[in-house]
Amino acid sequence: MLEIIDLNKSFKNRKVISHENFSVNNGEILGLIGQNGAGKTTTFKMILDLLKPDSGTILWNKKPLTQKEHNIIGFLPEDRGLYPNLTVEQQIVFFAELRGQSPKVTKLKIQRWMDRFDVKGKPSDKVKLLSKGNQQKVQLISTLIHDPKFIILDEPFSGLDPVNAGLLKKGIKDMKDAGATIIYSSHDMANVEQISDKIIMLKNGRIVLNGTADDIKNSYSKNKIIIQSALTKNDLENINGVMSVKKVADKFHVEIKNDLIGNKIASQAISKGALIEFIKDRSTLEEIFQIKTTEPKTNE
Ligand SMILES: Nc1ncnc2c1ncn2[C@@H]1O[C@H](COP(=O)(O)OP(=O)(O)OP(=O)(O)O)[C@@H](O)[C@H]1O
Repeated sequence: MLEIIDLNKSFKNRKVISHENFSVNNGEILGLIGQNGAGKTTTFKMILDLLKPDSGTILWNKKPLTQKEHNIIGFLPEDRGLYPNLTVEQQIVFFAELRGQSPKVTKLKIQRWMDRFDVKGKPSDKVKLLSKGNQQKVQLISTLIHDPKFIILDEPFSGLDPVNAGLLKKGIKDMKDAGATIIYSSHDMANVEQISDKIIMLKNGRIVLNGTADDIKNSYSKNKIIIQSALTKNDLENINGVMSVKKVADKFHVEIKNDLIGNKIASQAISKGALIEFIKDRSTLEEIFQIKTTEPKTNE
């Protein structure tokens, strides 16, 4: 389990991480979102001990993560750094060895991993001959081939086409199923929503959203329901708290004052004998991200 407790970081008196608190359970996937400059990479670097926090605590299974334990980590940096003149095999062997896996073991695994991510190329090809997306997949393999228990991926989807993004999503889920704890950042809300157990949004170094996609979307419901029931337009309009009713096909789109009115409508429909469909029209994660991004800045 990863625990981030009251982390703070400034660069030259400019605060870039403020009172950051979150945790990720073993076997969970956490998606970190936030605009450019929100503090995602800085958070990763502090977890990896590449940057020292000004204050706060980072615990892995209740203990500080020391350099000695860094072999359990697989880290894909945002700035991809491959050696263009090495072959795919030399590259992967090199990175795996840095994490304590012997070349012999790595070599036995390479082809399987290349097939898994559908890398177009051979282990003997020089990295510079591969396309950008395939180079990215080689870097990903270099990050994962030692079977890390704790995986940090900084924008792993950037530069991947939808088919390869799908392979990566499957890869991430497989690693979770094998028990790994995974944190990654992304600007692609659809990907984030599909694979994250928890989502955190950073804004100017502060956490402004924290929860499952469902929790977050429920807390931003649009005060609108779509209902198909025994209630007539007139019935709905007469319920206190209903702002407007519009008929669309055989359903009503009802604007309500707040969530509680939705419950009231549902129970009236049930007492009238038929509630065929009841949908809360929720904001998408993308919409919530936009709302949060444009909200005025809060002070310390
Ligand atoms: N070494 C540094 N020195 C000074 N400022 C820095 C340094 N590293 C990061 N920053 C600043 O800290 C803030 C957070 O940057 P960070 O790279 O963590 O953002 P991010 O959320 O990862 O952004 P992106 O989505 O663009 O990768 C930014 O304002 C950035 O300019």
